[in-house]
Amino acid sequence: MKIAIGTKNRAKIQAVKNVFGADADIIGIDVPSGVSEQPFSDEETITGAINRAKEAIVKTSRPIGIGLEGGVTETPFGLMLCNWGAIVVEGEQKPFIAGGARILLPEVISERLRKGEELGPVMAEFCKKENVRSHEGAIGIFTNGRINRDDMFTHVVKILKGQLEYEIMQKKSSY
Ligand SMILES: O=P(O)(O)OP(=O)(O)OP(=O)(O)OC[C@H]1O[C@@H](n2cnc3c(O)ncnc32)[C@H](O)[C@@H]1O
Ligand SMILES: [Mg+2]
Repeated sequence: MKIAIGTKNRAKIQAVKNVFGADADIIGIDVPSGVSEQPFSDEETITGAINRAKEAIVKTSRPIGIGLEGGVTETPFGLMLCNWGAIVVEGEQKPFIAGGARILLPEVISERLRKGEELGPVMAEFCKKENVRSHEGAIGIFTNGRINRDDMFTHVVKILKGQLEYEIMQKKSSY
């Protein structure tokens, strides 16, 4: 199975390897998400994930594309971290999508994002550590390392793979 992921981010690539690693040849390629650098709603984040998956197929000519996108979304409780994934199979219209675990961000972080800053650099400064986004991520920092960014995306990719398998089984049983 030849898979292309629309990113070079280590945590995202690791998540796909954790789920598809045994039976797939996986490459990561930088593609435009077609949405803001910092998506600010579920809808925008999902669109980014789908765009990345489609673009990964176009750029590599591989039959399966995966897009993983991080964003935030405003709720009555405060600003929440949200993460979405999409898997696209070449020639099929409808992507499968799956959402990741969500937590509220601390107000000090949320205020800066509402003013237009991006979570990646804000987290790096907050933690005095470079590239948090490619390692534990905000989710890892604020859950004391119990769920890191690759764990969270691994769960998302499992849900994507499971839906794809389910569809394949349904198609087989309808012959
Ligand atoms: O190279 P790409 O695939 O773009 O990976 P990225 O780390 O930039 O991730 P996203 O574009 O999906 O995320 C949108 C923004 O939110 C940041 N971000 C999202 N989740 C994060 C997390 O858990 N920790 C730190 N930054 C995060 C990220 O750095 C971007 O600024
Ligand atoms: Mg990005």
